[in-house]
Parts: sequence; structure tokens; C-alpha cells
Amino acid sequence: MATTAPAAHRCSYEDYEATADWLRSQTEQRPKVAIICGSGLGGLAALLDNRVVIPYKDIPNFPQTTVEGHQGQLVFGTLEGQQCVCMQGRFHTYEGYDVYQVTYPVRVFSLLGVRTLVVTNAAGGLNSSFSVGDIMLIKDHINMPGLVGNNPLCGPNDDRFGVRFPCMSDAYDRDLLALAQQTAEGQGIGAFVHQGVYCMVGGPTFESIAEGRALRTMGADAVGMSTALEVVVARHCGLRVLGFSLITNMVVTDYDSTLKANHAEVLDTTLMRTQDLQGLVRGILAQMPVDPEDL
Ligand SMILES: O=P(O)(O)O[C@H]1O[C@H](CO)[C@@H](O)[C@H]1O
Ligand code: HPA
Repeated sequence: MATTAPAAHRCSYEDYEATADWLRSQTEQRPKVAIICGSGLGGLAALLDNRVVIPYKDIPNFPQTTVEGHQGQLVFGTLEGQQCVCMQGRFHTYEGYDVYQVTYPVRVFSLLGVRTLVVTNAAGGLNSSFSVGDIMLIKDHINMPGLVGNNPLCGPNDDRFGVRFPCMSDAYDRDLLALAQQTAEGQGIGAFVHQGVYCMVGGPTFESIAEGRALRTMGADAVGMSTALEVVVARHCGLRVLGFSLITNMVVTDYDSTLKANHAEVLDTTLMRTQDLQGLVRGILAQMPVDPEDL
């Protein structure tokens, strides 16, 4: 049977602008910080004061969430004096979305005036010194889909967003990383906060043992099915980025192990660490200058 490949949802500048204009018409809030909540981490949005909640289904051009643990709404509000917008639910390529849809909200945020993107995710631990429940501050990533040509910046470059060949060696802001580490230590949770490399894979399968071993050998400390694409688009349009992985399970890399990765365990672990992660984000925002130039 003949099949037709689905058309890529590459969007025009005007599409992003239309969504940003519509959001501006729904709220007077003008966020400077966007927070993308990973699986089971949507509770971060509940911390915001003066909340304005907008379901994705009402937002022009927005995809819909389909994964358990991702609610599917934008929450505008203030946290520690910072004007924020939280994505309670992100998009993944394994849901059937293409890389342009997965990253659509990031460019909209940039047009809204956001200057800092905070990405969070649930991830499997590869570094043998990590334990379930640890928090990894992301210091770098391996964008596996991007490395094989599935990069959200493929296609004609729109210079209004950024340059054709953006640098990724500075993807995760070093000053924000240092602030996050100091904040964790100040809050007494430094013992389970580490820095490491996040590897994005396509999913939705969890890793085979050979894949887990290969990723570890490549230098990844944690693996998940999100984040890198959003970060690439954020850096392209000049946002500074801070990223957190919550280690929800350890990737099985031993043929004698009987452990089996599963999404229920991922969501259970997020419940266990939700307070610490929320406290950490709150503490960082309390000290983070609104203008990146002030860091
Ligand atoms: O990356 P987030 O969205 O936190 O979710 C992670 O958890 C899910 C697997 O349990 C996958 O979607 C993986 O990427
Ligand atoms: N692998 C990939 N993605 C994940 C994992 C994992 O072990 N845990 C949470 N998200």
C-alpha cells in the first residue's frame, strides 16, 4: 500500500506572531521566564501567584498533550517577583509531532519577551554514581535526533529568530548553573544534586541494555526523550537556558538485572522529589536577575 509521508509543520514567522498576539490578548502578563515542566513535574505551575491558566486547546497553532503526567495548559503568573509562564505539559516527537511542533512554544515565548528558559524533565540515570531521586543540573546535551538530521532548525533559516549556524557549546548558561548549584547547597540538598550531560533519544521505547551501555560510553549521564530540541530553538533565538533532570529510574545496563523501566515508576519518583525541585526553582528565581546582562 502506498503511504505518503506527513508534511512537516514548519511554521512561518507570522504563525508564531499570531499565537503570541493571541496570548497577549488573553492576559496582561508579560513573562520574562518560561518554565517547561517535565513528566510529573507540572506541580511547579502551582507555585505561581496571580495565575492565568490557558488550555492548549484554546491556543491558535498549539499542539495538544497526549502523555500521562502532562496536563496541557499554559500557566502565567509570578514567582519570587519574576513574571513567568509555565508549560504544564510538553510535546514529544514520539507522540507523532515533528520537531517544529515540539518546539513551537519556545519561539512564541521569545516573541512574548521571555529571556530565560527553564527546562525540566524526568530522565533515566546512566552515571553509576547517581541514584533514583537525584537532581541533575544539565551542563550539556547530546541531541541524538539533531545529530542525525532531525533538528528543528533544519529548513530555511529565519534571521529574525537567529543565525543559520548557532553555537551549542554554551547552550546551558554557566552563571545560572553556578547559581543553581549554590542554591542547592544553601538549601542543604547539595548531596543529591549533580551536574551532568543529558542525552535526548526519540523514544517511546526505554533503552535496551546495549543502548544504555552505548549512551554511557558516549558520555551521557542521563537519558530522556525531550528537552534538547527545545533548548536548540531557545538558544537560536537568544534565550539563556537552565535545565534540570530528575533521575526517576536507573537505566538497566546489566544483563543480570531484572529491573524494567516503566512510566509509572517515572511518575512515582517525581512525586517523591517534587518539593525539593520546587524549592530549588523558587530559590534560583529569587536570586536570578531579570535581565541576563545583570548576571
Ligand atoms: O522528558 P519528559 O517530558 O520529562 O518525560 C520523560 O518521561 C517519559 C518516559 O517516562 C518520556 O516522555 C521522557 O522524556
Ligand atoms: N529513558 C528514557 N527516557 C526516560 C527515562 C529513561 O530511562 N526515564 C524517564 N524518561
